[in-house]
Amino acid sequence: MGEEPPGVEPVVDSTAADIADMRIRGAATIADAAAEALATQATRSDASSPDAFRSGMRAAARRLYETRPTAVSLPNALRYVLQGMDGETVSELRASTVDRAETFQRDLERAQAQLGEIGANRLRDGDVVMTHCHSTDALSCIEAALEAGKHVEAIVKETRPRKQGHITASQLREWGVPVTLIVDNAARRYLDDADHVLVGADSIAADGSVINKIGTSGLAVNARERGVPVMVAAQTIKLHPDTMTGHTVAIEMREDSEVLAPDERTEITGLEESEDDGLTVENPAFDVTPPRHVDAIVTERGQFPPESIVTLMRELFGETIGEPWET
Ligand SMILES: O=C(COP(=O)(O)O)[C@H](O)[C@H](O)COP(=O)(O)O
Repeated sequence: MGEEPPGVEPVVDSTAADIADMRIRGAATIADAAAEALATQATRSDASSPDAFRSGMRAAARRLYETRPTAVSLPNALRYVLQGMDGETVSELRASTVDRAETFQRDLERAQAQLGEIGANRLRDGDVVMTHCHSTDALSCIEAALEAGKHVEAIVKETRPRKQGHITASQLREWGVPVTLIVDNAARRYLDDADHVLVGADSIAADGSVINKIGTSGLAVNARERGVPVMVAAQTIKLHPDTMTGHTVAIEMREDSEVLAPDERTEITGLEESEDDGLTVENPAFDVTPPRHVDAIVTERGQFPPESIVTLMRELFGETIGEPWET
């Protein structure tokens, strides 16, 4: 754990470290944890003036913001909470911030349940769903289908290098869903047995591109070729406002040790880790699936063809200007 900036509570620093190291992971869960950390910052702040309180909140938001770059749910959460910070005194500011963070967390949970109901309508009794990574939004669709009495089976991609498919498989087994776990490279073969590809999203761009766990785009291309519809479950907190003005979404590059352990590296190169061994490992955590390979984006506001998602983005975000933690 690093040294927290002045005015930032240790719990913010530990949440930030947990997000960066993926002990807290997945776009919705990250947003929820960030809002919780801001609420704790507000509660525990010993600021003696409104200005000091505000500056502590901004520093806390910055610390959380700088952890992982791809899931827009994180800046969307931070912006939402900071914009609700209101009052003339420290205690008023504290109360409004905590209240706003709680509202955010409640809305997040409600949105996920609502999109689950909508996504479940796309699933018929007896359908087989292929999943990639672990997405709580995607799982919410399956949960709602099960609650509606439908029988659903799943083909779960392992999702190298971090194997988040295991988390998906574990959740589905807890719900009694029959699961076939496959390695990522087997996806095309098993698409013939699938009725849907169902994934989540870390960000959705204004042109309807879906940014999600690395491997999503290849899966979507194969699914299109096999005629299997691709459904993306994503609450509106995943819509990326900056993409309306031409910005692109940063793709996180993670440590090469997630792909290749030091002893495996030595085995390949015959050299010690510290030596320049001429071996480069690339580990992008996410990729971009173009809208033409996506059939539907399911949000709590209904399902959208990817090309029309920009209408919803304009409605929700209007003109966005700067970030509250940058002022
Ligand atoms: O790509 C991932 C997680 O990546 P990582 O494991 O690197 O965080 C998930 O599909 C999205 O975040 C959506 O998840 P959710 O629907 O839970 O928001």
